[in-house]
Amino acid sequence: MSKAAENWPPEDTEPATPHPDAPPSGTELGEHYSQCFGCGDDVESGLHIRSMIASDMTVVSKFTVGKDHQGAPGLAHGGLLACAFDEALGSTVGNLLRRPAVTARLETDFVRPVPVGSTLHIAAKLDGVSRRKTYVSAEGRLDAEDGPVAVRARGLFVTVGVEHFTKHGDADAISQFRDVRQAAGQDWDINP
Ligand SMILES: CCCCCCCC(=O)SCCNC(=O)CCNC(=O)[C@H](O)C(C)(C)COP(=O)(O)OP(=O)(O)OC[C@H]1O[C@@H](n2cnc3c(N)ncnc32)[C@H](O)[C@@H]1OP(=O)(O)O
Repeated sequence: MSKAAENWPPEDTEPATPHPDAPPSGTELGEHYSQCFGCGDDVESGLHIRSMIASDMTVVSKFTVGKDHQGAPGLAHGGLLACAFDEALGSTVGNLLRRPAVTARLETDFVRPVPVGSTLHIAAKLDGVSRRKTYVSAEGRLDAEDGPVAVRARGLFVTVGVEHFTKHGDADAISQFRDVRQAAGQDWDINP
């Protein structure tokens, strides 16, 4: 455990309570939005992260580092790894609590280099809730669920109303997103 992990969550929290309609363990989550840099299939150089519900408090994600994700030759860019963890943590909050939330704070510890071609196995868990704030943390292991830890991250996600996205984002794209999701019988307002 890193020193940075000592005061986490940084305030008194209540245990997170998974939403009654949260997907059950073993559910593959797929993309949440086709244009999402983290998980969208339509973003050629995106991260194409895939996540699965592991328990009512944890989500596991896989990210394979490609040539478009490099910093130094043959190694993943650190900021891009932070992006992967933002996605994995956000997916954990959104899918288990089923309410819209955005990243307010994201911390990353880079423990060992992550080569191109390797797969990070990211295990994320809900750590606690305080009013609109949800604390969540994750470890990413190299090439296997029990591989060496390469990256640790923790984040604060703040619950927002869906107007956060309609007001600040692309309202037309959100309408289209809503229509596609509703046609498929899926919620659209968890995390557009
Ligand atoms: C399935 C989907 C996966 C998606 C994964 C990707 C997720 C993302 O990347 S989201 C995009 C990146 N994030 C953003 O764009 C968010 C931009 N920021 C904002 O919109 C606002 O600052 C927002 C909504 C976070 C907070 O604003 P606001 O709603 O006015 O709430 P505010 O009162 O300031 O803060 C709420 C609480 O959070 C705390 N807080 C807010 N920001 C921070 C911060 N950076 N550090 C610590 N605490 C913070 C506040 O102190 C406050 O605490 P308390 O309740 O104890 O008073």
